Amino acid sequence: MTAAAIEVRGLTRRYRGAAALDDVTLDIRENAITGLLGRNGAGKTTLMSLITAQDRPSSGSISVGGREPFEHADVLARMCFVRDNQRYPDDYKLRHVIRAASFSYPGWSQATADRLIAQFRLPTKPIVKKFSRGQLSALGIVLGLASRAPVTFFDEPYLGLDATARHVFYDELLRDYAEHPRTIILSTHLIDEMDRLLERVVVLDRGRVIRDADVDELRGSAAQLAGRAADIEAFARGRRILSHRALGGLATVIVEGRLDAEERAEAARLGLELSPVSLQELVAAYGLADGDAAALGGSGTEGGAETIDARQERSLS
Ligand SMILES: Nc1ncnc2c1ncn2[C@@H]1O[C@H](COP(=O)(O)OP(=O)(O)OP(=O)(O)O)[C@@H](O)[C@H]1O
Repeated sequence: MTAAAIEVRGLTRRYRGAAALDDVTLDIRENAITGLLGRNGAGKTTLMSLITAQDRPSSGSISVGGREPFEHADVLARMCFVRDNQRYPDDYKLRHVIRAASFSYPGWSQATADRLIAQFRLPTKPIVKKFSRGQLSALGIVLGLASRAPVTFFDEPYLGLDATARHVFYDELLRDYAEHPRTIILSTHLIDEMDRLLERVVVLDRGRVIRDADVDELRGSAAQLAGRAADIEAFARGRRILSHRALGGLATVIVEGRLDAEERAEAARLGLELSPVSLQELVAAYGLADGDAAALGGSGTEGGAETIDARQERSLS
């Protein structure tokens, strides 16, 4: 059994009657990097805000390291939440923010902070209020990594960062995590760019967890095939289709499950092109994209997927 750093049970958060989180039960693995994925409004920020006690649930419970975080300073001191709309006192310059953070986090690494400030080229003279969007994100990343908090949340930490700065973040995150393993949860829409960082993914949709898996397990859980539409239909018949796109006489499908040698041979015989599925494509295929997979939703199958047979039956009715 792998230990859970965070245990969430039946967590619901309603805003004026609408559920931003709806009865979420989830374990977040200790000392792993977990990606929190899902479309806009799926509930990612809400979940992180509740775990870090910046908001209160309508119902349900949260435990971090076996204890309820709300009003427990020692539990809260073990967590760092880097959010995109972090505010700082009006007159604070970089050094004031860094000094305040160094007092707040027991594991603070000044060497990490100094190195990252140099790499992100953060300015020392202006007040932080005058920082650009990207500089504010970079500052959040400095605080998140230098905090060495046992549980660290990054909520879309890349907003406004240029490509070089984003790669500084990815490399430094991996480096620091390798040297100081800890529990890191990050929400992102840049799945392709960040998938090498992630060991686990939790996919939220409309306030519910629709996927909670190891990235490797998820990657191996589907295959993509392209070829003549008729051959694709023949091959995919009876299988669970996660995504289906057709253009003229050609089609591409993502089918759930690993293909065995016989199935691969069958695909080759039909002249179908078999390719791995990226994490981004998979997450989209599991009912989160605006494309076909989402349009197929509502058939009673999880995540908007269904079989070609079911689709045909539906289109005939
Ligand atoms: N303070 C609030 N008052 C009312 N509704 C809220 C509040 N905070 C969040 N919501 C609603 O809860 C839902 C979930 O929002 P949340 O910010 O958690 O989504 P998200 O997955 O982080 O989205 P994004 O990817 O766009 O950042 C949304 O429908 C949002 O409008």
